[in-house]
Amino acid sequence: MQQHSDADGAALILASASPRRLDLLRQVGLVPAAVDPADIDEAPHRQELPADHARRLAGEKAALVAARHPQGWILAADTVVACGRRILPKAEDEQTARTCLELLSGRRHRVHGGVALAAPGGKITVSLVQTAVLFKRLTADEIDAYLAGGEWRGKAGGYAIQGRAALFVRGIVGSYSNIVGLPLFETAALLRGRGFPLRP
Ligand SMILES: Cc1cn([C@H]2C[C@H](O)[C@@H](COP(=O)(O)OP(=O)(O)OP(=O)(O)O)O2)c(=O)[nH]c1=O
Repeated sequence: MQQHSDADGAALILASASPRRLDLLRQVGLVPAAVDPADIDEAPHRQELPADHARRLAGEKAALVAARHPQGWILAADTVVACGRRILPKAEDEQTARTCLELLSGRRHRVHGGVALAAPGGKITVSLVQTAVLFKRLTADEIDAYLAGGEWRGKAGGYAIQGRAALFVRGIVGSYSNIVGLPLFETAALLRGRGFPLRP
């Protein structure tokens, strides 16, 4: 697959350590010339709403990496799982994942995906995509078995819809790829809208 750059040779750079985001871009034939993750403080501000949090973090990741590649096209994203105004953590330990799953069980929640694009020169555009997700009611055994599988590690809200947690999801309204980590339709629109050449 060809790596993506614009007519002036400015490269597309993915500012993310998430292998899911790279896979999603590849799925639609967009191969970044480089991957340069942004390490930022992802703690929510006091009273910060989930949508604002997702937008802010995506923008901060893009800005940080754009400073390292002023002539590149920098794509960054942030995925936030929230129950109403409550932002769920990215699960790094089993207890956190368990708390998330118990909260999500039998309920509808929202995945807020912030996507930010820094164009050559540094101007940043951010968009937000929201997907509603309805979980079945989970039994204690289902939660235990899921936790034993380890797929929750590093995932916002303690689950990965692209894995076994697909069995927990009764339905979604909105973008599937947004839940996995990068809303593809809207990302393409963002790139096209800023003048990045996308082949049909
Ligand atoms: C809800 C959900 C999240 N996730 C993942 C996507 C993201 O990788 C992660 C949310 O964390 P993010 O902070 O958005 O991303 P990241 O830390 O993995 O990578 P980076 O900040 O470098 O871009 O959760 C899934 O893979 N599947 C899912 O169903």
